[in-house]
Amino acid sequence: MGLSTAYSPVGSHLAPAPLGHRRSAQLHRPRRALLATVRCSVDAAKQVQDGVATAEAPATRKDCFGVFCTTYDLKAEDKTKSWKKLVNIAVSGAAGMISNHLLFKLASGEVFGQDQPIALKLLGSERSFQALEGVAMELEDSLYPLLREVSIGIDPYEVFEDVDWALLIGAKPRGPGMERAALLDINGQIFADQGKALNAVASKNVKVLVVGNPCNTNALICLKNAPDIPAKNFHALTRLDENRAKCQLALKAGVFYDKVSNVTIWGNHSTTQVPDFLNAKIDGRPVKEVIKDTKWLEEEFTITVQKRGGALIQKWGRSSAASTAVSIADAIKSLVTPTPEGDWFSTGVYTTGNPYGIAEDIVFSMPCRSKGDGDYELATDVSMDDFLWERIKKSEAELLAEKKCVAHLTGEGNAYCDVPEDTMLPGEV
Ligand SMILES: NC(=O)c1ccc[n+]([C@@H]2O[C@H](COP(=O)([O-])OP(=O)(O)OC[C@H]3O[C@@H](n4cnc5c(N)ncnc54)[C@H](O)[C@@H]3O)[C@@H](O)[C@H]2O)c1
Repeated sequence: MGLSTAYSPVGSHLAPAPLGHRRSAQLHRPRRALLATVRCSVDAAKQVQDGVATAEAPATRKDCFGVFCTTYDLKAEDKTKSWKKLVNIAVSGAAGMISNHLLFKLASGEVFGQDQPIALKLLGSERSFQALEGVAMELEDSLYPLLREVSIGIDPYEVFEDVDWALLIGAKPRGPGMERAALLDINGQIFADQGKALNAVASKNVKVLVVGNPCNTNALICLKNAPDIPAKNFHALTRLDENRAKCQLALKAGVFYDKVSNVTIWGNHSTTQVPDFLNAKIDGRPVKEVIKDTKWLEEEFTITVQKRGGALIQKWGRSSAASTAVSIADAIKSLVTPTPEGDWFSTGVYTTGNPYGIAEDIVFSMPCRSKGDGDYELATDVSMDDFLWERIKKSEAELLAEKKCVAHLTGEGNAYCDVPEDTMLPGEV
C-alpha cells in the first residue's frame, strides 16, 4: 500500500508550552482521508523509510501539535500531480473573534481553492496563548484534508517564517475614553514590529492584509518597516465596507445583491470613508439611473455604510466577526482569482503612483482589478465629480493627519498628532 506513519498521541499538546516556544504540526494524512495524495515535509520524510511506520516520542519532536504530529507518506507512484505547492498563511490575532470564523474558511478550501493545500501559522499574544491551543484543537477535530500544517506561537519572527500570506488581525480594541491618537500609537507599535519580522523572515513576495484597526495607518506602518517587501503587497481591509455598501444598494433598488457591481470604498476605514455611488452599477446601469432618490444616496446611504458596524454592536453587543471574516475571504479571493470583466473591488493600498490625484505615500482604499496572480492594478475607468472628490479629500486629510501621529513608527522623525476630528472606526459606537 505504501502507507507509513509516524504517530504521537493527540493528548501530547495539552501540556502548556513555555511562552515564546513555537509549536507546529505537519500533517500527512492517509490517502483515504485526503481523497488524493499527501505532501511530505522534510521532517516527515526523514522519519519514513520504505513504507515502514516509525514513531517518535512527542517530547523530542519540535514543531508538532496534536493530531498534526501524525505523519504519513505514500510511495511516489501513489502521488497525484493535482496538488499544488503548499501555501503558508500566517494569521495574527488567531484566538480572536474574527479568526474564529476565518481559520475554518481558509482550512475548508473555500478561499484558496479545493486543490490547494495550506499551512496555518497562528500568531497570538502572551495572554491568548492557551486560547490559541484551543483553536488548534478545533482545527484538529475538523479533519480538513487541505490543512497540512498548523503551528502556534507568540513570536512573529518564528511564526512569519517563509509565509506567502500574512493576515494581520490581532490588535488592541480602543478602550473607553481612549483617544484615536493613543490607539494609533499602541496598535502602531504592533504593526511596526510585525513589519520588521515580515521583512526579516517572510517570503519576499508575501501578501499582507492588515485588518487590525486603524487598519490603513497600521498597513502604512507595516510596509514602512518592511523595506524589502514591495509596498504594493500591503493591503488594508475595506472589503467589509464594500460588502455593506452593496447590501444597502441592493436593498434600496429591490434587487439581489449579485446585481450590484463596481462599488468603491474610497479612503480610510473610518467614518470618513466614502462609499461611491457615482461609479457603482446595478444590473450594469449606473446606480443613479436606478435609484432616483438622490437625497437617500447622498445622505442616508453614506451614513448607513459608515456606521453599520456601530449599529450592529448596538443590536447584539459585540462587533462584527463573521461578516468581517467573510470579507477577508472575499478580499483574498479577489487577488487570487481574475476580476470579473468590467468590475473591480475595493482595497486599501499604497497610493504612490495613483492616477486619481490622491496624496502619495498613504494607504487609501481605491478600486482595483486583479488577473488572479495575487497582484492588482488600479482601475482607471472611474468618474469623479465635486461631491465625490470633496469627500475623498476629507478622508485623505484624516489619513495624512494619522500619518503624522505615527512618524516615530515609520522612520519619519518625531510624531505630531493633531487628528482633525476624533472620528470613529466603523465598529465603534
Ligand atoms: N478592517 C475591518 O474591516 C475590520 C472589521 C472588524 C474588526 N476589525 C479590527 O480587527 C481587530 C480584531 O478584531 P477581533 O474582533 O477579532 O478582536 P478580538 O479582541 O476578538 O481578537 C484580537 C486578538 O488579537 C490578539 N492580539 C492582540 N495583540 C496581538 C499581537 N500583538 N499579536 C498577535 N495577537 C494579538 C488578542 O489576544 C486577541 O486574541 C480589531 O482591531 C478590530 O478593530 C477590522
